[in-house]
Amino acid sequence: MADIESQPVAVAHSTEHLVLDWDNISYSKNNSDILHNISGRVEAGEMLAVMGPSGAGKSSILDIISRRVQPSSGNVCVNGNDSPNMSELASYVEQSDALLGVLTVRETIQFAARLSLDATTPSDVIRARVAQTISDMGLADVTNNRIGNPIQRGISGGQKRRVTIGSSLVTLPKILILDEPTSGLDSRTSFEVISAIRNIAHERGMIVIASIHQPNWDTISLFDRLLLLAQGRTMFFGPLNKLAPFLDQSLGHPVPLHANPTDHAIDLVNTDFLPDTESRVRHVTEYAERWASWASVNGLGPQYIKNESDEMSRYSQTTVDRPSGGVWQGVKNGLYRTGVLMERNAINYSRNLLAYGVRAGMYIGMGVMLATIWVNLAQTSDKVNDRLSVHFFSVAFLGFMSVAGIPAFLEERQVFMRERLNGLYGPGAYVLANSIVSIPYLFLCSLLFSVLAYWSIGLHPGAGHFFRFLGVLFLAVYTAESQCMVVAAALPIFVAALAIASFLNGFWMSVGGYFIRAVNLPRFWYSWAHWIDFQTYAFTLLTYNDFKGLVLSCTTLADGSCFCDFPSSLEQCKLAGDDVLESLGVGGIGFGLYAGILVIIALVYRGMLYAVLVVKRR
Ligand SMILES: Nc1ncnc2c1ncn2[C@@H]1O[C@H](COP(=O)(O)OP(=O)(O)OP(=O)(O)O)[C@@H](O)[C@H]1O
Repeated sequence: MADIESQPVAVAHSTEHLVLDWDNISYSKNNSDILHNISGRVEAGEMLAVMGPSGAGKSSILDIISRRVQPSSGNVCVNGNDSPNMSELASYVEQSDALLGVLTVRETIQFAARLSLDATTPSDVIRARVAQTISDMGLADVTNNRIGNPIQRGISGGQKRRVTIGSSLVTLPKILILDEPTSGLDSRTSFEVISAIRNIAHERGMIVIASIHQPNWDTISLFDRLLLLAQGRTMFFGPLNKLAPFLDQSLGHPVPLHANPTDHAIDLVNTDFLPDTESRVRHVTEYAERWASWASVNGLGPQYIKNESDEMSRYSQTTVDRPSGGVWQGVKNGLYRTGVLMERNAINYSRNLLAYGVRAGMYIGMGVMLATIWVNLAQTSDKVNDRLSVHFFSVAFLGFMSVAGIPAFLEERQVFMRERLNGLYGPGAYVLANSIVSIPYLFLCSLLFSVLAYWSIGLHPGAGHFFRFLGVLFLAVYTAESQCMVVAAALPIFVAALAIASFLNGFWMSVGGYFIRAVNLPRFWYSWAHWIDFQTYAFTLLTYNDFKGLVLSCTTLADGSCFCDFPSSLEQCKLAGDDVLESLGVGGIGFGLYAGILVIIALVYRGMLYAVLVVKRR
């Protein structure tokens, strides 16, 4: 059994002495009281374990300390400042591991390091820090292994946990908050990981707060203080070596020989199996009162938590946020992070066979399908509707297939949320990087489809027409993709996002002017929906590109007369493509204007994506 006497903390490289305290925190949600008057304090270089039975409020207090959740009452202060910028100061390791499956262990930790550093940090410094973190987390054997995804098995669950912790540690936060860091780890690995965190905490003066489930005594002994909760109330707060005396002297339950004191304490405060609510509340209230009176008699009451008020005033109002370095430095770092994110996205796109390879395959399949079903369309007036359906199909169905990108976006979104809440970068850098990196991929998909379909179908001959077709199709696919991302950003549940994005695509198809000519749409839909529909512009542009300047043959009937499917201005049983455009009511459109509107709609969706990500914090 390790020595549980509290040891002086050596803070070797700390530049500023942080004191984090929380005072009388209460928190209610949906009419249920989750936390009652929780106070505590932890200083630079110290480690605090938060323990308690399931549902005790451990995650809730961590959320409040990290300022991700606002308490109903009470304050969280850093060096006396009651509105510290925790996303700058703290890194939060959540219970779930949000990682990109196609990256290797080293890449994951390396990107986290690069995203947290200045643009000027030398690469050998980054490499050394990443190597040290990998070694601290015991991941040296799997450095080059991929994290893994549904089609490619990767590292184990416990290794993923350590990659997540390493991704936070490598950013050298001043406060590290961990929710269940040891879940999925065996006892030896738990001990090594917490030891490594403790060494860094002591070396760098980092504050560590971790909720922890059933650690063995060697591991829990690595912590300096313990906060024990039950039903949102404090059952114990102080140095670990005071726990056993409290259980014995105040509760009358000495720790049995060879038992783990924290296991014993949790058993004592666990009320889950008491017969009714009244006895559960009575039990916890009584223990909370016993703790309060024992704590004040033994010097662990409010005065211990506040710890010499003159010390506090010495630190009060000390600036602890990172220096901003001015506007120019901010812009430089923002651009640097955007570049790093672009690099990471590009790797994700190129390796994520499930999300991107399968989707590219679907575009190829669509191209082959159109090329073989609408094969070699004659330039005749009776094929005008077949041509129109090619344009409609290309825009609507290629756009529709953007829903296949939702799962990959949701994976990326989770990583973004974690990194953003930990202050690595903001929605601007993320949206910019994503908007740029998706261009080549979506262009390639549009190109594959166009090359396969355009010539086989026999659309308007000439390279210029082909490239305009490709350009419009790319804009349509890009806009549809942007729309899907807005939906999935706002509603990050796959099935729900899929349903809404599909509904929107169906709606845009209905008002785009193909099934019902635009002029025949009911006024209500025509007056707004038709004009904000990206498919309106894309379909019209493809139609215009195909028919403008084309001459089609009409049908010569048995009696020698001529039948054209559209009113014709030409002699000799011919139909001008321009006549078709006039009949459709789009003869006078400006190609550049419509293409410009399509670009604007895509940019509006990207702006909406940014706005949604600014507002959504989870
Ligand atoms: N948004 C919410 N609305 C209603 N109740 C909530 C909400 N969030 C948490 N709770 C309740 O608050 C209590 C504490 O939850 P919390 O997740 O903080 O517990 P925990 O100690 O971390 O549990 P576990 O160890 O099982 O993860 C639980 O009873 C939970 O059901």
